[in-house]
Amino acid sequence: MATFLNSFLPDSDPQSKTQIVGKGLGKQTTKEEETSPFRLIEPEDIKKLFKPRAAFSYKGSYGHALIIAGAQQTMGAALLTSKGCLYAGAGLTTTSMPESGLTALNTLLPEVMFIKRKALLKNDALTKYSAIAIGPGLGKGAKAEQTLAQLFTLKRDFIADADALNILASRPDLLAIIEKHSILTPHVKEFDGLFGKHTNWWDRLQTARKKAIQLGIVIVLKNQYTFIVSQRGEVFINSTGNPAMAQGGMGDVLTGIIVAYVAQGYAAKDAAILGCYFHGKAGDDLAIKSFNVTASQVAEQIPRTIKDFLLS
Ligand SMILES: NC(=O)C1=CN([C@@H]2O[C@H](COP(=O)(O)OP(=O)(O)OC[C@H]3O[C@@H](n4cnc5c(N)ncnc54)[C@H](O)[C@@H]3O)[C@@H](O)[C@H]2O)[C@@H](O)CC1
Ligand SMILES: Nc1ncnc2c1ncn2[C@@H]1O[C@H](COP(=O)(O)OP(=O)(O)O)[C@@H](O)[C@H]1O
Repeated sequence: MATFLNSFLPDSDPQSKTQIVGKGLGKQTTKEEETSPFRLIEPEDIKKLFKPRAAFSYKGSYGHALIIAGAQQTMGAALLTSKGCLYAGAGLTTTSMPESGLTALNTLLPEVMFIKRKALLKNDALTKYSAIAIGPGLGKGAKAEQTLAQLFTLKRDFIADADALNILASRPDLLAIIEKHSILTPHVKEFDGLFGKHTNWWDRLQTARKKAIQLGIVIVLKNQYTFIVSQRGEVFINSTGNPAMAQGGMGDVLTGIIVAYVAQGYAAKDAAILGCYFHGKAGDDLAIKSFNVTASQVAEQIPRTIKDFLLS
């Protein structure tokens, strides 16, 4: 039986009721499914995409992720992003947060290293990092905007979330020079801030496809069903996750997981698909025995969820 797009949207409109969603990322059984840009991610797709840990591998085999996050009032966002990255298996994680958060970082996540904000802007400072995430709890003030603007001139692809998206919304000049293969992870309000107000999800998805193609980036449009929009305008629908996860900091952990996968060598689209799938699946596994789940719990659950998933 055919599946239609409206099943994955919180609102209804005439077009999405007629849009067929293909099952899985591979070859489809009907012509309508094959030509549809909408695909539902299946567990088999994840099993094909996900690479096992290789014999004789070491920390250098799994990349070095850099996280630029946190401000005085939102230091927790930097910690949660770092935690997501650590638990999703980056070989090394370095976090650039205000120095006043250093004791908390060393106490809670001693595996994670620290770098001062100013040090990031020195010549070639970013070259040793295989993936960079920016934005959770960064703040929207002049200092945060200046950091983002300076980093954008360094011609690196970024995973941009939260306040980085809010800053980009007011700086279309920066958005216009975003490096190809960057990943934006907006929730609905951040998306509309970036690309204009939309009155329904069908229109929002059309804009996401247009912008992802135009800028050559991946857009992760977060919701109960998250849409991962590729540089070619394909829309991959993630169906893991549940309302027990509706708590602050959950998106920060997702950003940490995605940067960990980019650091491990996955292409932007694949890192986003794997990240959303395991983030939601970890929440689903926890929700079996828990009414609500915290962002920290989701991060800690990731390695167990992956192990169980690979054995299933
Ligand atoms: N422990 C921490 O330090 C935390 C820091 N956080 C950070 O704090 C900063 C600001 O967070 P705010 O909560 O002020 O801003 P948000 O951008 O999360 O929210 C702005 C507004 O949008 C609404 N909104 C968000 N998602 C929505 C959805 N799916 N549907 C409808 N409305 C939605 C919110 O209710 C709010 O009114 C961000 O950088 C964020 O990363 C948060 O992640 C929470 C935890
Ligand atoms: N009802 C839900 N079902 C599935 N996933 C959810 C639900 N509520 C929240 N999430 C997930 O939690 C994350 C919330 O991200 P975001 O809004 O950026 O939170 P924050 O800014 O607090 O970190 C997204 O990945 C979203 O898909």
